[in-house]
Amino acid sequence: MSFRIQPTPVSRPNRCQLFGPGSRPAIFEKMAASAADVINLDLEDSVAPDDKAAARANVIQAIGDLDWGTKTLSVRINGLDTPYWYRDVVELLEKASDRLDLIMIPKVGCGADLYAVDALVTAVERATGRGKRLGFEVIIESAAGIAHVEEIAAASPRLQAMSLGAADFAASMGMQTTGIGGTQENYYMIREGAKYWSDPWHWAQTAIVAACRTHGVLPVDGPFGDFSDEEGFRAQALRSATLGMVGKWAIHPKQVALANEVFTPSEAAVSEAREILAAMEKAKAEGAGATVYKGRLVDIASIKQAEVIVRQAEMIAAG
Ligand SMILES: CCC(=O)SCCNC(=O)CCNC(=O)[C@H](O)C(C)(C)COP(=O)(O)OP(=O)(O)OC[C@H]1O[C@@H](n2cnc3c(N)ncnc32)[C@H](O)[C@@H]1OP(=O)(O)O
Ligand SMILES: O=CC(=O)O
Ligand SMILES: [Mg+2]
Repeated sequence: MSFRIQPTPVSRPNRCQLFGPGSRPAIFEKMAASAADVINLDLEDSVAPDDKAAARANVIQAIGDLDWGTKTLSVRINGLDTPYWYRDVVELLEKASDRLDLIMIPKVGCGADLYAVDALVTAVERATGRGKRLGFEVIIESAAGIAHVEEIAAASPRLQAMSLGAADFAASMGMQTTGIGGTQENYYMIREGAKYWSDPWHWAQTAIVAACRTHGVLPVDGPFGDFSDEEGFRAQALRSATLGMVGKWAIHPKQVALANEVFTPSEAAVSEAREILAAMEKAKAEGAGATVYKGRLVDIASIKQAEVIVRQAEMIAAG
């Protein structure tokens, strides 16, 4: 129990975040024309070291030149353990148009990482008189990141979203896999000779969701590497949505529709949620706090559960 009211995250659709390398400007228009809610132009791990400066210039130009519609526009900067990140921040803020909504900070390991970036961003915003306040998103993708996840979620009022980065996370944790998300062949239980696969990402996801929900941040599932495996992507995304995440990355355009489908509450789910709300209204009018809906208990907690689905659907419909 707590007397504190759980904070509400920013209200905007975040079902799919489409990534593309900043060193590949030929795909920027395709990204802008996609059905993704969020675009992540990447300066980090999809860009080779020799291309960092050119990628930064491409991204800065494209932010101002292309029509990004109503999408949330984000740039993934380089990590704080590199020589590139401060110039990413300073040049983006000094040269990119106000169309830029967020920067994504990779490989955060503690709350002080956000404090440092916030200090630099605040200084450049003040120096330049930049009109729009920049938001942040972060990737939890290291042992330190998951160990300090709650401190990170609370570290900056600019923070809007937090993703799990399965590839770097696996590497940092020393996991014996080269797979990026999804079922891992060797992670199974055995009973009477039959294998039952477990989910090695589950505990990191739930830690992220809990930290995010405590501090009013959107929890997001990161990349699924095998873009030819649609069923694998869908299964991973459905697990994430069930755990409370609001969206998932797409690292190929094929994955955008899949993410949008999974993270948009179905018509059946929305009408059931509305029916539960109606059943509870009726129960309330009759002086009851609990009633029966389709043979199962619903009570005041069910109102909150149903409202999660209805609000998500309404927010997506409002765009
Ligand atoms: C894993 C850890 C991480 O950090 S993930 C985040 C960082 N990684 C990235 O940003 C990688 C993003 N993805 C890509 O670079 C590409 O999709 C990769 C995976 C290299 C595949 O590219 P390619 O061989 O061109 O794919 P394809 O021939 O199947 O493309 C079909 C059409 O789609 C286009 N396309 C490709 N990628 C994107 C994208 N990210 N956004 C928008 N459009 C994309 C291609 O240009 C191609 O278009 P067209 O049919 O020729 O008109
Ligand atoms: O940055 C993403 C990851 O999976 O690593
Ligand atoms: Mg990564």
